[in-house]
Amino acid sequence: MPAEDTRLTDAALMREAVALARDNMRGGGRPFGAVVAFEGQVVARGVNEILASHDPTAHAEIQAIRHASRALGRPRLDGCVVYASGHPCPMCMAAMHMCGIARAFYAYSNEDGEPYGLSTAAVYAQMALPPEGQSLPLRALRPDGEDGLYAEWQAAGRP
Ligand SMILES: Nc1nc2[nH]cnc2c(=O)[nH]1
Repeated sequence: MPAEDTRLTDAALMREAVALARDNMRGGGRPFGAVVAFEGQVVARGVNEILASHDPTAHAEIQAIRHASRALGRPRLDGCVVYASGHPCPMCMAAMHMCGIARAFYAYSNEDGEPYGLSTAAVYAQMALPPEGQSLPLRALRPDGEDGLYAEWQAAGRP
């Protein structure tokens, strides 16, 4: 007999992300939840913890990525899929790109969030501008005599 396929569907995994968001909200947190899955199995879950942890980076997706990375014992999540209750912000999208997430889904759009102050469209708009046009100026500033940090890292053969 062929082995039973125990993979959860995209819809089921997203339902879990939204349930996490709702539980977090009802417990006093912000209404965001996320699930990281691999081949239809939950690797880790996360909820927005910015209020409880005083950590502005503790978005649901970042928390789920952190927990997934710890659960797998490695900093890369190649092939994993993220199910996010809300449209991920640029920080979370960057984190997903950088750790190898293959695909991501969201349930509530930035348009859905806009009337409630839960949209990150304004941050996307800033990120789309050239650095010199952004409201947060980013400029190179290398101390005199500073050189070779990266070459030293490479020479040390560090991962
Ligand atoms: N998708 C998403 N959007 C947010 N905007 C503010 N916090 C969050 C979060 O945790 N997830």
